[in-house]
Amino acid sequence: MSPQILLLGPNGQVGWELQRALGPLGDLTSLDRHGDPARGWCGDLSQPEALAETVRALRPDVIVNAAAHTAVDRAEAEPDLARQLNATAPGVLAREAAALGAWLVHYSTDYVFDGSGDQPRDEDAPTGPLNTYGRTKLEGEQLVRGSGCRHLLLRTSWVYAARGGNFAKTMLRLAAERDRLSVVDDQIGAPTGADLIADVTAHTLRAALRQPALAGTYHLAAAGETSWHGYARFVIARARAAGASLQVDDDAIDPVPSSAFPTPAARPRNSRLATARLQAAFGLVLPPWQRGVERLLAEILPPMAGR
Ligand SMILES: NC(=O)C1=CN([C@@H]2O[C@H](COP(=O)(O)OP(=O)(O)OC[C@H]3O[C@@H](n4cnc5c(N)ncnc54)[C@H](OP(=O)(O)O)[C@@H]3O)[C@@H](O)[C@H]2O)C=CC1
Ligand SMILES: Cc1cn([C@H]2C[C@H](O)[C@@H](COP(=O)(O)OP(=O)(O)O[C@H]3O[C@@H](C)C(=O)[C@@H](O)[C@H]3O)O2)c(=O)[nH]c1=O
Repeated sequence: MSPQILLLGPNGQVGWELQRALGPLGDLTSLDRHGDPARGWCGDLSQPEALAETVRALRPDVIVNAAAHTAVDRAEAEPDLARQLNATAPGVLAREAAALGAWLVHYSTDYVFDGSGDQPRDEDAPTGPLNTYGRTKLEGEQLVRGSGCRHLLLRTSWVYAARGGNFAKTMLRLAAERDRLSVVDDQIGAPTGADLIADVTAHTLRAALRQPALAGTYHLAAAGETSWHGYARFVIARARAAGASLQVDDDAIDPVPSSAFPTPAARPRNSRLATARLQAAFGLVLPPWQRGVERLLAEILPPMAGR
């Protein structure tokens, strides 16, 4: 029998791609924050007990949680909401999954680490979040693991997608409005496409449903590394080459240290995630980050005349 899958956060970057990728795996019910009032179903992570009742009513075999508080700077000003969405709600979903014997697929972040060093971190490396978002995401991880539910906890980084807000789209917007940009060059990580995350989620979930010993925490990021500055340069150079009308060219993006770009939330310098465990356990090859970003640009830039 095909599994019943409940997807939360279906309109976010990752959630949108999951609607596509999870389709062939089972019978998919997607609930956004408005839920389905006619059926009395709640999809709002700020109402964890109503969410729990919905899970008990639907009795899914798999819960996939793509909803979260992802506004990193805003989380500093609204820590209670961030904690409710990133920790309390995943904890409740995990508790309900454990009671049903269901799987929980949940996402976490490179921001659970303190950013020290210059080597990729594996799944067992010590955590040490620098900001509220990272602290609440880490608490969510701990609640998921502590619940005893069968889970796939996928830590990823620097997510972008054609749909939704992200750094690449911000750079394109700013490059059209200004003639110079300053971008930090001392935070290093790997931009990772929501489409890749969704496809890998479907693959790992399918394997884990057949082989429950695969449950656990995995790092899922595109291969290679860059700084936010390198990422911005790449996006703007490729966009210009594709005919986008931008004021800034890639030489007008000044590399600056984090100290020259103060933000309410501190960010880790080293966001590199070691992905060997995921690749080995599931027989996957994670492509270089540039490939997905090129695809994003092909999708979002207006076609050039004659192309
Ligand atoms: N974005 C990134 O760079 C990274 C993200 N991650 C993690 O990956 C996962 C997916 O992130 P991503 O797709 O980028 O996130 P998005 O910000 O694109 O989407 C988050 C989703 O959460 C939903 N949401 C917000 N508040 C609530 C609420 N109260 N109830 C229900 N839904 C709510 C939003 O709904 P609405 O559309 O209605 O606003 C949105 O659909 C998250 O766990 C995130 O922490 C990990 C590393 C990097
Ligand atoms: C807009 C802008 C940002 N920056 C810097 C600020 C920051 O250090 C870095 C990234 O900025 P953003 O605020 O766009 O990205 P940020 O919200 O920090 O992205 C993070 O989101 C959460 C959800 C995650 O889990 C992380 O993996 C990561 O993707 O770039 C510049 O240097 N110049 C600029 O013009």
